[in-house]
This record gives sequence, structure tokens and C-alpha cells, in this order.
Amino acid sequence: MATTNLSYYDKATIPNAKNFRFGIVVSEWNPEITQNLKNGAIETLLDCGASKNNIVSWDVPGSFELVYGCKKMIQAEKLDAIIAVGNVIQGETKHFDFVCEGVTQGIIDLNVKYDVPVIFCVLTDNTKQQSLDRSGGKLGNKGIECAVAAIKMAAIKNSDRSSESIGF
Ligand SMILES: Nc1c(NC[C@H](O)[C@H](O)[C@H](O)CO)[nH]c(=O)[nH]c1=O
Ligand SMILES: CC(=O)[C@@H](O)COP(=O)(O)O
Repeated sequence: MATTNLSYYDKATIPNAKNFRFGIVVSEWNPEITQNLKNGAIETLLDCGASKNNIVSWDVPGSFELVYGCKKMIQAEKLDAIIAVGNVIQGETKHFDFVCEGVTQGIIDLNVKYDVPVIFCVLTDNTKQQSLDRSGGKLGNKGIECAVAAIKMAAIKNSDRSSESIGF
């Protein structure tokens, strides 16, 4: 099923983020896309109670470097969740496949190896228009969706492992 709207969220279903600390690692490739994703994520974290002092943001050259950047941020900062922000657009060659596969597997590996949820905020699109539509266009902003995921995962990370403690 195609994406409907990435920007909708119900604050009543989201834990308050005031006590959580977030990292955001942003790819410099396709900045007109990734900056919109980053801004959507930050605005949503703040809207849901996070403070600006509890949001750390680093830039990396491309989506393939998101994995190393997130690893170093996990090692350097005390975080409750990280949002990895990138945009990979199909070109003429198979490079798209390898970048997407590498960043996807790398983020999976980080979620397994470290106790900090890393949220996959990487648009992997056939065309630039698809990316524009999903970074503040007609289909919303994936940065917003990923900020909500980061808050919910931060709550799980900090729960006492009982379902009652996280309100489900
Ligand atoms: N073509 C895109 C890239 N390519 C660059 C790689 O991510 C990486 O920086 C390079 O291969 C050096 O290791 N990156 C994107 O984020 N988006 C693209 O569309
Ligand atoms: C995903 C990429 O690296 C891609 O944009 C590069 O373009 P091309 O495959 O035409 O070299």
C-alpha cells in the first residue's frame, strides 16, 4: 500500500519526550531533502516535549556514512534514541542498490549491537519527485514519522520492561 500521510500523529498516543535525549545524524547528499527531514524531526520532537538542549545533530557526507556517524555518536553521547536521516535517489547505475543495502544493514547492526534505538529515516526513492513528496510535500514528512518512532522507542528503552509502564 502506498504511503498515505507521513506527518499525522496523535500526541495523546505518544509518551512525553521531556526526559529523553536524542541524536540526529544527517547525510549531506540531497540537502534540500535531508534538511527538510531533519527540520520536520526536530519540530516534532520539540512539539512532543523534548528540549533543544537534548537534541544533538551531526552531519556526514552521504547516507553510506550514516552508520559510522551513528556509531560514533552512540559512543560519544548519552542518548535515548538516534534518527539517521538520508535520501538515496536512483541514478544510472547499481550504486543506488549498494548504498541502500549498506545503510539498511548497517542500521540494523547498530540496533543489535548497541542499546540505543536507531531510527531509519532514509528515503530510498526512484525519482527526486518521490523524495520531495515525502519530505514535506503532498505525502507529508518522513522526519515527523521518524521523530514519533524515536520517542516511542526511547520510552521502551527506558521502560521497566512491563507493558503498563509504557502505556500499551
Ligand atoms: N548517490 C547518493 C549517495 N552516494 C554517496 C554515498 O552515500 C557515500 O557517501 C559514498 O559512496 C562514499 O562512501 N549518497 C546519498 O546519501 N544519496 C545518494 O543519492
Ligand atoms: C545512489 C547513487 O549513488 C546514485 O545517485 C549515483 O548516480 P549514478 O548511479 O548515476 O552514478
